Amino acid sequence: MDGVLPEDGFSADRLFNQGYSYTYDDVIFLPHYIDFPTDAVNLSTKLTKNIDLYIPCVSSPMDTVTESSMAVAMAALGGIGIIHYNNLPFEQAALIRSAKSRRIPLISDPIFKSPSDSIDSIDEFASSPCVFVTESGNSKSKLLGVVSKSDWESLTDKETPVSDFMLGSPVSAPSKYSFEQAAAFLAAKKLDYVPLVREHDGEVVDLFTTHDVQRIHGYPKLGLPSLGPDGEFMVGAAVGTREQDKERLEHLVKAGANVVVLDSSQGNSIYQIEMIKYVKRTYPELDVIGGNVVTVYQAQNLIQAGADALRVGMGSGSICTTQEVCAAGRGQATAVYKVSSIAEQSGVPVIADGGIANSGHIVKALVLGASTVMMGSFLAGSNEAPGAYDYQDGCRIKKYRGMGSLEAMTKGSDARYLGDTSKLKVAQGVVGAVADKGSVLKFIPYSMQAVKQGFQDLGASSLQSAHDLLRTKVLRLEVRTGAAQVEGGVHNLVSYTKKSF
Ligand SMILES: NC(=O)C1=CN([C@@H]2O[C@H](COP(=O)(O)OP(=O)(O)OC[C@H]3O[C@@H](n4cnc5c(N)ncnc54)[C@H](O)[C@@H]3O)[C@@H](O)[C@H]2O)C=CC1
Ligand SMILES: O=c1[nH]c(=O)c2[nH+]cn([C@@H]3O[C@H](COP(=O)(O)O)[C@@H](O)[C@H]3O)c2[nH]1
Ligand SMILES: [K+]
Repeated sequence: MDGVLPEDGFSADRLFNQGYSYTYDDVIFLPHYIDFPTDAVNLSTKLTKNIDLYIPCVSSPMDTVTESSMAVAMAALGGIGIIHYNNLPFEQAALIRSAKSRRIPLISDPIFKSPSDSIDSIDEFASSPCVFVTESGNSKSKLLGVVSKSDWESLTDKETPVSDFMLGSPVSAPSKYSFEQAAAFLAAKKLDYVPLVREHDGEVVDLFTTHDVQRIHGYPKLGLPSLGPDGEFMVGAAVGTREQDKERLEHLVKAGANVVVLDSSQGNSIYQIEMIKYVKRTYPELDVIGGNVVTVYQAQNLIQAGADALRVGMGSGSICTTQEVCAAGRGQATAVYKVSSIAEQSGVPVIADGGIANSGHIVKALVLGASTVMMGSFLAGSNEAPGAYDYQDGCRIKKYRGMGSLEAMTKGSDARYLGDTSKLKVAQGVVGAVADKGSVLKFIPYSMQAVKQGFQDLGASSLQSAHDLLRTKVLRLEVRTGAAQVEGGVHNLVSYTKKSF
């Protein structure tokens, strides 16, 4: 066939310069050419200029998303969690320390007693198979013994102090054991559970059980964990831009935070620019993530100030009302593309923050230029998110709230601003709930497999290759009309069930 091929689709450059603010759902990539298998797709990436990740996933610094359990699981998967700062500085530091003292991607809740305590009811065991007895009755002193639930149940006099019937000098394993090492230890010693004890101070860090071994073996195989130079799990932390946040920052650095996120909805401010410079001056080894930004101009200012990565998104989050309340923001697909275009020139990675509802959105964010995605609602219904499950209309749910919701601000202003109640509070977020999703250790690997399939369809075997295909206009896009979006979803069925994996 002679002649020039007819033009097919738009380049990103042309599509995103038409004066429209596009969301992920508005746009669709045209498939390209496949010359490699799905498993050849490499999703390893950069969080910041100096931090590499095995998978492009970051959990949001929100008090219903990231505390120690989420941070541990995200690091074990090869991503990273950012611990929120809606708490007192010492509390945030304790969450970082707790996450960094683990090697196993789960955190149990061991129960402690002192030798003179008794156990009055079976409820005191909660879901634990045992109770640990320490000098002080909490984790922070020497382990003296252990009481198993079955031993307590066979006891006739339940008022006896635990020292009378506990099993003394219990076997323990070092807390630095990896999952494989701890599982092998349980098997070799034929134990049902073992306390994991930190070697340097004897603190009981966790309880590890055969049930945990079975659970983790049931999940897809973990990739390479995110470990810092200290060999511990990498953990990030959020911090504000107020004067008192400098003191908080000192706590975070002492606790071992590997990276800090300056957590603002509109990051292009004199306050943030000064804070970025302060962080780089005071802790030159610490990477700082600036944001949030959605425009080239905002991005340029933070890059110039020294940001090691940019967090992109304003009003795109599932719990966000910023665009309604403040009339500022941008469609997330446009924001990610525009900011990535300028950030790439300075080698500054972009985190696409907010609006991720499915694996297709992750593909879109990454191909449009982001190096990682930050997720709130996508992770909030998991076992690893803070808070207990509840039931609503027969559905198992977890609470999920915006950090700019009245509820979160009321809790936080006491902790963050030392009881600053003088200001009028206007919410920029809501309090809601999300459905139970099980463990991130299970659904993130499946989501990453789906992302790899998306990359394969586009002929991109890595993030760099996707970014190159987009910039060189090889990869084409189109805007989906309302009808095209309906057609792209499930339609015209009387009923259906959707099970993704
Ligand atoms: N990504 C998004 O679209 C949005 C996110 N959020 C989340 O809600 C939380 C709160 O966000 P923001 O209200 O933007 O928090 P923020 O603490 O950055 O800003 C609150 C107010 O304090 C001011 N401020 C900050 N530093 C200051 C200083 N040193 N001196 C004087 N004034 C200063 C800011 O200009 C702003 O008016 C964050 O967790 C954020 O991520 C909230 C709204 C939108
Ligand atoms: O307008 C807002 N009001 C809020 O109260 C709020 N809280 C969090 N965020 C931002 O939303 C992101 C999470 O969004 P998703 O649930 O869509 O993942 C987060 O990562 C934040 O960027 C907020 N935005
Ligand atoms: K929104």
